[in-house]
Amino acid sequence: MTSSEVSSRPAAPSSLLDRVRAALKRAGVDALWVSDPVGVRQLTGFTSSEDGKVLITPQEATLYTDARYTVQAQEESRVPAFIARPPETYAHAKDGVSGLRVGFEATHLTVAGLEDLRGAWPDATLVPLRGVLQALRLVKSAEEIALIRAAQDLAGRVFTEVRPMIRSGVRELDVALAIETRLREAGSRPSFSTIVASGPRGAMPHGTASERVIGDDELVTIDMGAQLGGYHSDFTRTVAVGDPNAQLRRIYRAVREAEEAAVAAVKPGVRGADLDRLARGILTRHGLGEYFAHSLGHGVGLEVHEGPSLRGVSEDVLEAGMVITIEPGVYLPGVGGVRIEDLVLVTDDGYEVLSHSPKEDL
Ligand SMILES: CSCC[C@H](N)C(=O)N1CCC[C@H]1C(=O)O
Repeated sequence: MTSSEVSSRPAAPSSLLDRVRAALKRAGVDALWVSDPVGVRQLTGFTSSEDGKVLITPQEATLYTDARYTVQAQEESRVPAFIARPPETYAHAKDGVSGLRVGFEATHLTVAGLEDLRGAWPDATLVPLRGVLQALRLVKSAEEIALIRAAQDLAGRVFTEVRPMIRSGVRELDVALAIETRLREAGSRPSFSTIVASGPRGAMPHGTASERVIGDDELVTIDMGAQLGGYHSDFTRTVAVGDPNAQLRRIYRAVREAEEAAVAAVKPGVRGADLDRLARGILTRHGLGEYFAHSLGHGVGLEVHEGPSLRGVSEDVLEAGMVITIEPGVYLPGVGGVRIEDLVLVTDDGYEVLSHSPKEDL
């Protein structure tokens, strides 16, 4: 079989394609070639988006995938699918892009992919773009918020079930395995490799679970998330095993103070950078600012890390409907670390915390 059209499910909500086309116009292009799998899923609903591409022109939107996905594309895609592999894919699109300025995602299309497009579409002008689709994902719809909320509720339930096994003598890997197995049993999957960082490993912000055996009187950082319908959740708790020493307790209390103050300041109109500064200022007053090794947080949605950014240099301003993390941490090499993270929905008059798992009183 060479190539063929397959019919599609009801058209994508015209508002999304309209919004994309308006954004393209603002960016000075006529069309968009989408190679980022997250963008493919955003635009079409096609879940095997690693093996899909999308072309949006002023008149049409087409999903390109191959014959392994004929049935799946028919079942899932909200735009018509064309079943082919390159170079047929490019040949099919050639006439539609002739004479157009076609944007592509500079952060995803490979150099080889760009060379292929240039060769196949000599009459199109290819224009690198950044963040066009991401900008349209910043504010979530009610349906998206429901999926993120459900993903977070599931992650919270799994954390509660697994919490009793976080004790001295248990390997970090076995805690992660218990979490990830339960997520899969519930029809979900982990948002990312579960972080279980005990004792001195707590100084690694991305300390994914290792073979280390949790010891007595340690802190253990668990950072986990569930994915449902393509949407992620993300939250962190640092828990005490036994009786951690005074230094670890002091760090824990400082991080909790910074985290809760930043959450309480969330509301529309606030800048991500201001929240970062607020939390960093509290940690600095506790003499710990230099050990807060990353930004305060990020948006969560189809990607676990997306906009808005809560970095010190971010110009992003919070709006109702954004879902963000607030996750200050302190990391002391050779000693350990603490991170506390909540998943937070920005509401019209402030915020709603979506992660309800209890925090330690240390
Ligand atoms: C590998 S995904 C990590 C998820 C986590 N909650 C997270 O976003 N972070 C942990 C350290 C800081 C922050 C990050 O920027 O990665």
